[in-house]
Amino acid sequence: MAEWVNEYKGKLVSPEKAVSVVKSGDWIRYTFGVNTVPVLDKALALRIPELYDVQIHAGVSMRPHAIIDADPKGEHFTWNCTHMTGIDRKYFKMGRAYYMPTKYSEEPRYIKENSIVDVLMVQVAPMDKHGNFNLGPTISHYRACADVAKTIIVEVNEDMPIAHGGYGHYLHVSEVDYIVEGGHTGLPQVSSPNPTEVDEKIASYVLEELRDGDCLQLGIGRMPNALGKMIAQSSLKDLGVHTEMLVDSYVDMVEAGRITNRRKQRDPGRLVYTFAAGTQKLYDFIDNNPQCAGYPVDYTNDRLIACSIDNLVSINNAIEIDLTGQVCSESKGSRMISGAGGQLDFVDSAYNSKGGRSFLCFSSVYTDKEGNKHSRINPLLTLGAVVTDTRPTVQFVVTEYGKVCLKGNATWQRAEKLISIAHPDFREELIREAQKLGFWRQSNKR
Ligand SMILES: CC(=O)SCCNC(=O)CCNC(=O)[C@H](O)C(C)(C)COP(=O)(O)OP(=O)(O)OC[C@H]1O[C@@H](n2cnc3c(N)ncnc32)[C@H](O)[C@@H]1OP(=O)(O)O
Ligand SMILES: CCCC(=O)O
Repeated sequence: MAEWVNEYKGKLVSPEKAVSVVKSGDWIRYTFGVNTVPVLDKALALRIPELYDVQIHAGVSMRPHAIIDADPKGEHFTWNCTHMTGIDRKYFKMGRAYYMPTKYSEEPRYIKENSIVDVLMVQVAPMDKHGNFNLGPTISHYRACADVAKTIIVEVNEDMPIAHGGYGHYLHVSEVDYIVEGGHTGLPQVSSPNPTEVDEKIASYVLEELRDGDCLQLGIGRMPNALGKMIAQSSLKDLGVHTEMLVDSYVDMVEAGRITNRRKQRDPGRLVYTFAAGTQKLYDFIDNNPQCAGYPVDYTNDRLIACSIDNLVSINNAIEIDLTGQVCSESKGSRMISGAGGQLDFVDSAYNSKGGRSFLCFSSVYTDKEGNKHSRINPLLTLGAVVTDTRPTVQFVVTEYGKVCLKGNATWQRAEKLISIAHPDFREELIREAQKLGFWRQSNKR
């Protein structure tokens, strides 16, 4: 213990001293999600007059970043983002952020083979008696970053929960270059609204397909979280969890006795995830809880690992789908909304798991700020839309009007099925467009 304490003291510096290692042209990795580095970020923003062309690699922003706010013209820092939240979207709109197309399971490999990490700035929990800094809610790809980073700076947050893990969920003091004590910087609280009537209807269709012993993956956004809350109120038993993102509704499901992880072939008894974002209820649940296991993303999202768990069920949200089943879950046309994350990883893995199933769930319409309704089921995707899930990968599609399975179906069958779950106000127009595009069966008299 004394040895690690001495090493800690030798590496402890002020935030200003730590960020003085940054040079113009450097690539810096900030942690993403709830454990970003607010203290280092503020110190780095003070160096704006002397730094140019510094590339920040991060995303899933849950708090604003001083380096962006202090550099409105983007002359000094560029924000490169693997997954956007409302904050990142604001930077994108200002012309300050760029999206980095990512298949999340592969991110540790991109870091090792295709990226430069001059400086890693990562927020951690206080050092334990063995010299370890726990990564708390965001394990993701930070082991890979640490393996290649030229300089590692940790920002200690006294409020960070201690995550149990499989591996890759801590950094050791011996590999760190600088330590900055951030004090009590808290964790962003990400709450999710209560399920709407539409969510409840969609959940009822998914619930019909769930069985005791299923292993769940819920995606990002309001809808999957709402479904989790509905599952908590169901009578399902012995569910397991092998997911990318952990959200509050998993705590609801555990507390309601739905999740035991007893029947999982891999990591039995443990709820497996790679990052968590929610409210204090979730952070308290993770803290020192051996029922939870945080793993790097190339474990959680790896197709061979995930599909080796029987009855894996993935439940994710989407922005729009075309009549042949191509799904866009990350942009509106060329305007990025979020990112691919691990959606395709899990859509594919769930289908390939023995007894597994994948569900893409969305409301039939999107209502814009002026109150106009837009169908999410469209003849073609909006020009510029990103295909997150190619059409052969898509299995169940669910709206508040029903649930259809697209696997093994011809384009005319897909069009028929998807129109049957579109909002009634758009069905006639969809049929007319399907006819023009050659997706409508000739023998269907209309
Ligand atoms: C982190 C992970 O990867 S977990 C594993 C699975 N991964 C994924 O599923 C990744 C892809 N999926 C996603 O990113 C999300 O599930 C989404 C974007 C589909 C839905 O997320 P939510 O947070 O529920 O979206 P929400 O309904 O709040 O909409 C987000 C924004 O998109 C806008 N938007 C949504 N649909 C549309 C649409 N059809 N047209 C225009 N804008 C739209 C909303 O207005 C909102 O914009 P604003 O906040 O700037 O006003
Ligand atoms: C949530 C996805 C994060 C990433 O792709 O880096």
